[in-house]
Amino acid sequence: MPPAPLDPVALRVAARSQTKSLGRLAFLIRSSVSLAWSAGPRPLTALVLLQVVSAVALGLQVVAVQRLLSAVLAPGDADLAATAGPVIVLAGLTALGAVTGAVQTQLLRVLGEMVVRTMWTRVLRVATGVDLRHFESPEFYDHLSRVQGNAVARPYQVTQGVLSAAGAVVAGLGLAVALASFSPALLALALLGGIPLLLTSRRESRLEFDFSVAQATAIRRRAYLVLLQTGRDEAKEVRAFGLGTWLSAEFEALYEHYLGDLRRHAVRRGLLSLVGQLGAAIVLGGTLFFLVWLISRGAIDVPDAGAAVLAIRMLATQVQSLLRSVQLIFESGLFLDDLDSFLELGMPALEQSHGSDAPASFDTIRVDDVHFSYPGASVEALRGVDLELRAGEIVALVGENGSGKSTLAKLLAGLYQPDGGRISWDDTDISRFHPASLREQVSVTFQDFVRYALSGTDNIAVGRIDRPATPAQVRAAARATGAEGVLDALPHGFDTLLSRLFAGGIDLSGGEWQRVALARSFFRDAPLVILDEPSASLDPRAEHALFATLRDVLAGRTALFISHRYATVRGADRIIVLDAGAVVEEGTHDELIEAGGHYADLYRLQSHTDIAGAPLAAVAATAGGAGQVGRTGVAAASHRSSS
Ligand SMILES: Nc1ncnc2c1ncn2[C@@H]1O[C@H](COP(=O)(O)OP(=O)(O)OP(=O)(O)O)[C@@H](O)[C@H]1O
Repeated sequence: MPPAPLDPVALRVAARSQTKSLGRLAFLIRSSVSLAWSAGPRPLTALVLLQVVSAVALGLQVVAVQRLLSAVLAPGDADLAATAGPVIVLAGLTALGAVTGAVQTQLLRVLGEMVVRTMWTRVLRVATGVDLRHFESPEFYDHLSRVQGNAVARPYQVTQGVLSAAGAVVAGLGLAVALASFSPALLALALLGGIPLLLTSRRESRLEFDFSVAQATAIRRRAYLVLLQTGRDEAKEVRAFGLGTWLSAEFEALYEHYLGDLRRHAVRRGLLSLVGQLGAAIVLGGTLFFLVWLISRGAIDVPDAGAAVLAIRMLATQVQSLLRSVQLIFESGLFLDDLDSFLELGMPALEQSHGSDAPASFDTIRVDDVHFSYPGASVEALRGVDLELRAGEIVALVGENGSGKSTLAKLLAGLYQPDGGRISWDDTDISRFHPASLREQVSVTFQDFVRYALSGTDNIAVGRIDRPATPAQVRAAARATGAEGVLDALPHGFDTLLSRLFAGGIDLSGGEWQRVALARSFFRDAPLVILDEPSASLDPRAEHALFATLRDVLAGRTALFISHRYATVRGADRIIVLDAGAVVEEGTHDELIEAGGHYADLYRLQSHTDIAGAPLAAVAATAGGAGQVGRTGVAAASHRSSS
């Protein structure tokens, strides 16, 4: 299934069309709180309680100040004893506020990590479960990068926003009651101060999301440049080709561009925030002038006025805090939509959980008129492929670079679905099988197999991760590919860590790694074994040993192997020749040589390749050239391999 289009412009438009309705606010709060609850119910409960405590403490401070001022300003000599109570209460409330604040900070930190862990688990489940086609799409990588860099932490931020909004509401209510008791008009004015902030915060949220969408590709590019300059595998080539300075200049230029964009974004956001704060300050000033006017008219006495000033100041802070929280919730909401749409990519994989289990064996696998194109490719990689694999056969798949061999292997392994035609196991279309159950019955070793930073044993045992591996089984698989001797010779034998990334690890040579990867494949013990260029890195002795024992090792399992080494191909039961995405020949080695077609051509070329120039002449001749040697021959050869 093709990836959902994730056009950044469409995303921005979708984000803009989201209204800031109360319904949406309620939805965002509900979903984030339920997520926080499922991630960490205890810290969440403690945080809510502490929020209420600190809000009540704030309201009580106004009452204490009013009592203190009344005692200090009482007619006659100041009664110091009467001030002691409010002073002690004020000091106690301040200390309480500080303590709850400190505890809340730590609790929020813990809860934040718990929520982020939950989100990572969901995101990684999608990343490892989505159809492989997504990994061909740059939009998918942009989406993944936005989710990794931003959206994963957003549910936590919404939870944080909800908690501080709830605290602001509780504290604000207490302060509002106190202020209204002095003058309801004062309360109305104090609340008015929130309106400018409300208006500007809306625009700020959109700016932030637009910036994040616009920067996703550049940020990913930057991360790639970092990898090129820091990756272990890349380090050799970067030095050998002297790319360090050039890569660093590219990185600088990209960062410079980003910083320019960031500065413009920060100025725009800062200006908006300034406008909102100025508006709020003007309203606050007006409120205080109104209070002074009330005092001058004797409508409010001095202790009440003092307490009212404090209440107005505190209420303004709470209103700001409430609006900031609501802004944070809405702003995060845009990212949460983005996160949701990413998580939905995993839905098709879940829907495919229906389907029957693939059988543990087959008599025949048939590929009928299979077509396949990679996303965005203008040319089909497979154009009506027909073939048959019979149980117990060893079949070789050959053809020039780009003829579709690896693609066909991926389709047979159930990693991609054909665009047209069908692949069936004993007349059952494999699309009817649960994809995971089909993959369980196939063992594939890719050209670019993974070199896990794990022990030798684990590097083989991951071939069948759902089955406990006994040392004897692992050793038997290693023996079949010549990996046993390699691993035994390491400092800790099979337990040696095969990576230089971590202390105590060692690395293997390319051919040694290939033996380990093949052992992984044999350990999987599946009825269909697919080997994509299994001996490309093996020395002649190891290659000979692998193929000399292959039939015994397979023990009746069916094998399809892809190879450019015709000396190994000739021993296969059958050879299938692909050219430009279609099967052009099929038969035994002798039959194909006899036929004198494409296979015979390729075989002859390989058998007569030497440095003296013969292959160029031969290639030029195959490509329809006049048999000239030299640059013309090279041009003809490269033209042919890229066609
Ligand atoms: N991930 C991809 N996205 C787009 N096109 C691809 C992708 N992988 C392969 N192709 C294209 O599909 C065609 C078949 O590629 P495939 O890897 O199957 O060839 P192959 O026969 O295995 O080649 P080789 O002998 O070089 O390994 C080629 O034209 C290739 O450019």
